Amino acid sequence: SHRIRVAIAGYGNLGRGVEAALAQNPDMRLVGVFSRREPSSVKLLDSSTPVYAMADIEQYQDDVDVMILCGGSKSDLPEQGPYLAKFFNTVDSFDTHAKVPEYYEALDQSARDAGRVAMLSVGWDPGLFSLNRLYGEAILPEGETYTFWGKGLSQGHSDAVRRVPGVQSAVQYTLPSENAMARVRAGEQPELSTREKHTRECFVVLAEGADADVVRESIVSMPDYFADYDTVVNFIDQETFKTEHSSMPHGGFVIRSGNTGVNTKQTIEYSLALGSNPEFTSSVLVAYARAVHRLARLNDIGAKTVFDIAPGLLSPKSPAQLRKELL
Ligand SMILES: NC(=O)C1=CN([C@@H]2O[C@H](COP(=O)(O)OP(=O)(O)OC[C@H]3O[C@@H](n4cnc5c(N)ncnc54)[C@H](OP(=O)(O)O)[C@@H]3O)[C@@H](O)[C@H]2O)C=CC1
Ligand SMILES: N[C@@H](C[C@H]1CC(C(=O)O)=NO1)C(=O)O
Repeated sequence: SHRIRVAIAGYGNLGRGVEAALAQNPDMRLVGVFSRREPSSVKLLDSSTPVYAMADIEQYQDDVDVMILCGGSKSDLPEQGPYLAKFFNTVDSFDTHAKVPEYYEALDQSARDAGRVAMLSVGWDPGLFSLNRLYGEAILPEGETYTFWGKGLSQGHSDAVRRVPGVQSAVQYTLPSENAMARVRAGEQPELSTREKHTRECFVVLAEGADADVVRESIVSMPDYFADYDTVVNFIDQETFKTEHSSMPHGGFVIRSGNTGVNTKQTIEYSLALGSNPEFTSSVLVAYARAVHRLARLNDIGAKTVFDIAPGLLSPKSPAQLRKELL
């Protein structure tokens, strides 16, 4: 059977990560990258792969089995997702949790009208952590679920800060509360507000002439991203930014602390330790691109989340091989 033809829409940290991840999956091949920038200015890891202008993307709908959308969730995907789902089977990492229901409906409309598949919110959170929150509740109905991230770089929050007028460069680190994590691990099943679990810290390089107080206020009050957290904003120069904030480690864990029987303590913990947040997220996107291709061939169309995907569809191994090797 032919290799799955994959393309990338939007070439940033995620786009680069998808390019690298595809090279690790021999049943797939990268047929092209689409960018809103001048194609000749976009430098890929493998310069032999063509870069096309986003404006021309509709012309390639018959050359691509799955389009992996690597735009920012704050302002790229809300427009690109529903649009591209009309022409391609798509996968994206949409992570503005508060807006998932409306984004799902928009994708579902486009995908069903086109007879295609559109997978949203694939990655680790949302994505693999979402699956583990579901497993925890379904398996241990009596209990509490906790999600902690970091200390590490959130790409969604960093992208959101980069979109603030007056910001030239920016990264955002998420810091989990040590006290909150200790209480959860001790099995206390505490009630914890959003603010009690994490704080956020940004490092920003201001654009020429921008007002630091105005930029800080725009960040700390930003709905869905910062408003519910205590956030520190540090202003640094470009040189410091480049030397001190170029790596993107992250990680975290999902804990289900529950009880069975009369009062038997049970704990499920799933954790990630990521040397590169974008490269890991991209590896998840590529595995789900395989599932999207298979669902499209089965004509199982419309919007899908990780909750809708049988795990076997992710694997290049046949069901018989999986039963033999991994069960
Ligand atoms: N679900 C999950 O677990 C995760 C989700 N994510 C999501 O992935 C999204 C993308 O993250 P990330 O790749 O870090 O975002 P980037 O800021 O690196 O890229 C976003 C877009 O910006 C454009 N761009 C990239 N580099 C440049 C540049 N040098 N100059 C001008 N434009 C540029 C690209 O579009 P173009 O090529 O068209 O110019 C790109 O698609 C995040 O917003 C987040 O929501 C990330 C990690 C985990
Ligand atoms: N979507 C996140 C992935 C994880 C990280 C995170 C956070 O630090 O707030 N929330 O979810 C990202 O863009 O990195």
